[in-house]
Amino acid sequence: MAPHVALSLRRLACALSSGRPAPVRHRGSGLLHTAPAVCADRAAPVFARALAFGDRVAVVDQHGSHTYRDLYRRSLRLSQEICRLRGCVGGDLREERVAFLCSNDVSYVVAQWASWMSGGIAVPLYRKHPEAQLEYFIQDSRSSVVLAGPEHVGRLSPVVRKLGVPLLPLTPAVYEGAAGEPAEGQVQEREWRDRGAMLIYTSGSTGRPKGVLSTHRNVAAVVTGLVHKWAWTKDDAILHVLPLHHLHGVVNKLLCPLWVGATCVMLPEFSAQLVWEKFLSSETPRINVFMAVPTIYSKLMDYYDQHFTQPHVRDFVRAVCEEKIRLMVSGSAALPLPVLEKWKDITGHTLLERYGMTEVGMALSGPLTAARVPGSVGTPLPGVEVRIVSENPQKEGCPYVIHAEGNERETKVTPGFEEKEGELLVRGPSVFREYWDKPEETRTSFTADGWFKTGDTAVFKDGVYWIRGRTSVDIIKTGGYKVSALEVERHLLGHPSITDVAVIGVPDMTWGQRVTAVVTLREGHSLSHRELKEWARGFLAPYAVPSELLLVEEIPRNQMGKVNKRDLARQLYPA
Ligand SMILES: Nc1ncnc2c1ncn2[C@@H]1O[C@H](COP(=O)(O)OP(=O)(O)OP(=O)(O)O)[C@@H](O)[C@H]1O
Repeated sequence: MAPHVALSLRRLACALSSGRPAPVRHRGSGLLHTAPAVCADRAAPVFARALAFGDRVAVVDQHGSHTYRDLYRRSLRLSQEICRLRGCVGGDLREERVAFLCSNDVSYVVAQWASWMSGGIAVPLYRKHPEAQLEYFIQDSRSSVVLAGPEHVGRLSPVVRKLGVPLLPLTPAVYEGAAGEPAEGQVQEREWRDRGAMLIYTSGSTGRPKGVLSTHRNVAAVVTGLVHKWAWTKDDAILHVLPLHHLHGVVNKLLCPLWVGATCVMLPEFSAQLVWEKFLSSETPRINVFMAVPTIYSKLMDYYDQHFTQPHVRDFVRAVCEEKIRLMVSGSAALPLPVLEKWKDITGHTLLERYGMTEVGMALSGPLTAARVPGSVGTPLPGVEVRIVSENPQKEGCPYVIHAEGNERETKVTPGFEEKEGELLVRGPSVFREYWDKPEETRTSFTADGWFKTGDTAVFKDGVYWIRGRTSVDIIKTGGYKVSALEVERHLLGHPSITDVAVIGVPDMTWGQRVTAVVTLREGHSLSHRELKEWARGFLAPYAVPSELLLVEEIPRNQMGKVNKRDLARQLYPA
């Protein structure tokens, strides 16, 4: 191995040995859980594996194809520039934050790897964020340097000038440089495990966005869990269409393929036409894995309805998708059943649904090969422990369902508790280290024995988990009943005139809260509240049938297809 490669063969062997966590038993809480063996090197960042994949194609973007070796060398060079700029001792930024704004292409990967190679914490910024928000992220994270992809220098310059933070512009060489040239210098040997890796900001539905700090061990735990559960291999090629400032885009769609030596085909942004072209094209790499949020699947289906109208074209689409794609995943928001069913009709694929959160990584997933239960999010990913509590989890004897997956699966259900709703708690190596600069929020988001309180309501039924929604906004308390807004939305989307829906709980003198459906209609259609109620009674319990219908032009959603229900309620019912 070339002398500039600082990783020893032993470290590399350990890192490459397997994506599988080896089961180890421990008896921490008196229950028998299984947990992954801790191999410190498995927490090493993804770049540490890159040279082993050498000339394999890592990324394909609008600039061309980029090998693992290209990525490694360009990143190393940039990390040296960062260190020079910061004057860092021994080539280690010691967890200084490195913010970067890059397009969805290879420059993003180089900026991320360079931040890690120089010992910094990566803070990805998003090009669609307004300047005030970019300013907030840079300032709140106390980033000591800001990297800007060639297209974003102009936008960031006034922001960093105002904040007095140095800007390091990436040159166009980030798209093509370094091939064949020897990389000079080396990446320092480090203990990566508990070192901060990424600061990702929450969407801020409850106040200003909080920075969620995950360590390299956290990131590696999510990646290896997914690699194992979804059987990633170096022969896979994923089509990447999501923003890169959320876990879904960063970890599931980018770091997983790069971990195993596979190829990530990156589109600058989502385009239904381009996605269909890539699915149906016979060019290499042939896309065989796809992941998206439910809204994207809806948009792909709209395009299909408009453009693939002839029966032989539809047969072709289905045949190609069935033949060449091995895995299609949905996550980040609840997958409406009509979307799941229609997508299956079109492509032959039952979408695999999974549940995750910035703070816990990916926690639950449907099975890869066994039959998937529509509407459920499956069981815990390797190494993840989950628990559902119906009351204060600190309280002794509090009823629970507990489930851990490892070599041996364990589910403990307090008698009579199965099928009871409660808060979902998560524990394990994928759970984040802290809310940046917010020790009090960090402390109160965990139970005394280390379970993270997700704030989501869930239920364990028929051997799988079901997400009922955010407890604060999706669990509507009406006349003594608890109604899951997600459940109502799933059904309403099956109405032939409804194109989009958000169900919210509105304060009500008589009922506590009333179930209000905010709806957009198909062009040329009309729907009265009476008609909706009559139709909905066929599917929903009487107390869950919306007692109010609001027709709107559009329901605002963020880049991940999520509705901020607090904002929506405020907009519709100004105080
Ligand atoms: N499959 C799902 N079904 C229902 N809700 C989901 C699902 N996946 C995620 N969520 C919701 O999204 C929240 C996490 O949002 P966050 O912005 O932290 O996501 P993220 O970091 O991008 O990860 P993810 O892609 O899983 O949403 C969860 O707490 C839950 O309310």
